[in-house]
Amino acid sequence: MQQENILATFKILIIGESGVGKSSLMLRFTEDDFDKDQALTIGVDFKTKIVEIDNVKVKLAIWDTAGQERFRTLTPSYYRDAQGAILVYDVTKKDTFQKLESWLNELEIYGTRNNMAKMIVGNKIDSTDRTITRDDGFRFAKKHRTMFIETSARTNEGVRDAFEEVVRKIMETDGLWERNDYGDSLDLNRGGGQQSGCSC
Ligand SMILES: Nc1nc2c(ncn2[C@@H]2O[C@H](COP(=O)(O)OP(=O)(O)OP(=O)(O)O)[C@@H](O)[C@H]2O)c(=O)[nH]1
Repeated sequence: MQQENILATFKILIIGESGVGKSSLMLRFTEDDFDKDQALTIGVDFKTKIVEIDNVKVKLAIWDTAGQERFRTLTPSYYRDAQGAILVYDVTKKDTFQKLESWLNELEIYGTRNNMAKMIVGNKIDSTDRTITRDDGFRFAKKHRTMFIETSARTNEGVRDAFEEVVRKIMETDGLWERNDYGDSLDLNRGGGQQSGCSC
């Protein structure tokens, strides 16, 4: 997709316990690929992708952070200026679901933007040994006023929706994002384009 007419760049973090599938979700979304032997992330990995939603192009800077504590020394800089966060748990591992609360706390502590768009993602729904029901996930998200979806990075189920819903939420939140300079030339009235961005 061409780089021109990109309305804005959104920084989106993927966080959650080690092994829940953060890198796999990023790989599936950005390259439509899956690696059953995906290596663990050391520090942070970073990819960009241009997406077109409701006739508006935005560039996503997706930050995949390490789940393992020992690789998390640069945490504050990962969170700086992020507009969206995808909080992942593994539907087959109860402890990864129970840890969501502390990941939400990290966002509160280190996030620098008000009203960050947050999506709770229950990953690995292709697995047969699920222990967290869809309803468990849904209720947790409702309690914490975040969006919710279940995914499989392996089969691709829900992956695109997870990212696109975060992008939509960022777009409709006033003051959360800034237009690229050249975004001004866009005709935002076409096909329900977003008009509420901050031009500061
Ligand atoms: N069955 C199944 N396995 C998955 C899925 N997503 C990821 N995996 C596997 O789970 C393992 C861990 O995946 P990663 O993507 O490395 O997990 P991570 O959250 O990035 O882990 P850290 O880098 O340590 O934080 C790998 O073996 C993946 O192939 C999925 O949707 N279904």
